[in-house]
Amino acid sequence: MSRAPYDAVIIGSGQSGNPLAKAFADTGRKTALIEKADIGGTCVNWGCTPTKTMIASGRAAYLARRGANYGVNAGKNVNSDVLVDMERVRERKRDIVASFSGGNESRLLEAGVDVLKGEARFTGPKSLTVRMNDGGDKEVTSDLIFINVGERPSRPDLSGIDSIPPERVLDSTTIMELGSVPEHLIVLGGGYIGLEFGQLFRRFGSKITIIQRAERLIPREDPDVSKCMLDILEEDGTCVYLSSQPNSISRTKNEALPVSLSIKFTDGRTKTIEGSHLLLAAGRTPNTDTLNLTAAGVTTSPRGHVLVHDDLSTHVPGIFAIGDAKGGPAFTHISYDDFRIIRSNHIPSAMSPTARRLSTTKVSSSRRLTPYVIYTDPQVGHVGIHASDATTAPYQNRKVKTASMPAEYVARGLETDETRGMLKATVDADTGEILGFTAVCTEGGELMAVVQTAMMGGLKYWDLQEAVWAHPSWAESLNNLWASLE
Ligand SMILES: Cc1cc2nc3c(=O)[nH]c(=O)nc-3n(C[C@H](O)[C@H](O)[C@H](O)COP(=O)(O)OP(=O)(O)OC[C@H]3O[C@@H](n4cnc5c(N)ncnc54)[C@H](O)[C@@H]3O)c2cc1C
Ligand SMILES: NC(=O)c1ccc[n+]([C@@H]2O[C@H](COP(=O)([O-])OP(=O)(O)OC[C@H]3O[C@@H](n4cnc5c(N)ncnc54)[C@H](O)[C@@H]3O)[C@@H](O)[C@H]2O)c1
Repeated sequence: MSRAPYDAVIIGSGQSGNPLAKAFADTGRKTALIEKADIGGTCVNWGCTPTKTMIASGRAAYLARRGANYGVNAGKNVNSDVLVDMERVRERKRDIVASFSGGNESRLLEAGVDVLKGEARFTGPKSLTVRMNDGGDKEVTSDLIFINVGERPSRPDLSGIDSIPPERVLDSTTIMELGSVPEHLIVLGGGYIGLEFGQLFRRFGSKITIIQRAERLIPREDPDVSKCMLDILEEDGTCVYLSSQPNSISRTKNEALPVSLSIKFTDGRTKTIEGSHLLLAAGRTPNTDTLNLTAAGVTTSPRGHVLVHDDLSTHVPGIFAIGDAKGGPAFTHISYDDFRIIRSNHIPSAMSPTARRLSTTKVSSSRRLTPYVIYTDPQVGHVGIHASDATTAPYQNRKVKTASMPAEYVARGLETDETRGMLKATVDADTGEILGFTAVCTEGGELMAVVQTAMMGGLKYWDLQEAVWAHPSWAESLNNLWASLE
């Protein structure tokens, strides 16, 4: 067993681990990054990059089918459905992933990071053993260790699941490797992953049934936003069962539709659905269970997220957790912002002069505004609070009001025949402060970012109401949205 003392060790090549390793190495620290699978982690290999690449193919199929709405007919295929070449869709996805992942690895190596390909486990608060992928163990020690191990798809304990051919039980990673379009995809979970893949494969031509345990889809959103997305999915032919969850699963004798899923509703009703494939999209599990955290004295929540302070330190000196492994909003941009926090507090010399000017001496996660986008079509872009948060502290004594309007009121939506969706804002009616904003519309993420920028700059809602926006743009709707303040 070889030994190597490092100034900093990062476990996991996630969205904070990569830039952090590079920043330590760039400032002359001896740095190791340990990764058991692919460099770039979830976002690049099995998350944002491949899904958004495939979602672009889904939108092409959607628009091809709708050509006639715009007066554009596709020659002989006018009355026939579009043909989706899943092998070509997959190849396009693989090419983009390979280019992004390769770029990440070369940047680390150029910076002088020791990239150790293997699985890490703690042996003490300052030591790890790495089971190397090419054989053998390596012991690694450091006074600074960063846990950036992310999460993996949860596998619900479902009676009978082992009777189903394994290639018919999919998760968010394996579904992107399909070489043909499933006949009937049953989606377990009506959150981000369930909706993005459910709509995508509907557009590719699958029959889709979504089983959602909660009484609403995307239940972190306001009820009217959940309902808006439900209506859109149902209009496109997706079958959604709310307040329902699996009872058991068994294999049918039908080779094409081997999955028989029995579900029960909260009111006691039951139903059996037969499908070709099952997609498990019911949440993600932190990859902390194999780290032997007890050897280091690091504690976790009951779900397995590492407990951290606002500066991302654990209560063990020198050990930090960053990205999804620490719980909280699980997004790439939040993980990347965790890198900024660590950089400001531990390697200020790696910051540009501008970044240094903007950062306070002790940066923490408590002051961050969290934007996100669900990449359905229309997208759901959101920032700040939800209207339903306004009844609780610290908002309950403020004069909080909401404004909303359907996307079909927006000229840009009408002109492009993309009228499905809604816009919604939550404001303090006395001070004009914008507290939260949701855009369900084509490029809802970009429109949300316009309002996010206004919030960052402290603009009031009336500044947006009176602003000159280019016509015809989605942003122009920010002139009219406030008319409905209630
Ligand atoms: C299908 C899907 C789509 C998504 N789309 C979006 C999106 O559009 N926008 C968005 O913001 N977020 C999206 N996310 C979430 C986003 O991908 C994650 O929030 C982000 O990647 C988290 O990064 P991280 O830094 O926590 O670690 P990760 O990127 O998860 O990386 C952790 C790494 O640690 C490695 N690892 C784990 N254990 C060990 C060990 N013991 N030893 C060595 N290595 C180990 C893993 O192999 C992995 O590579 C999506 C996620 C999924 C699954
Ligand atoms: N566009 C994006 O930014 C994006 C895209 C994909 C994933 N992500 C991240 O990944 C995380 C995980 O996504 P996810 O969709 O797996 O989780 P999620 O928590 O968003 O949704 C899971 C859903 O499954 C339902 N559910 C749980 N157990 C169930 C059961 N037994 N039967 C039926 N329904 C059940 C829950 O009610 C929940 O609404 C997200 O929270 C998000 O942070 C982000």
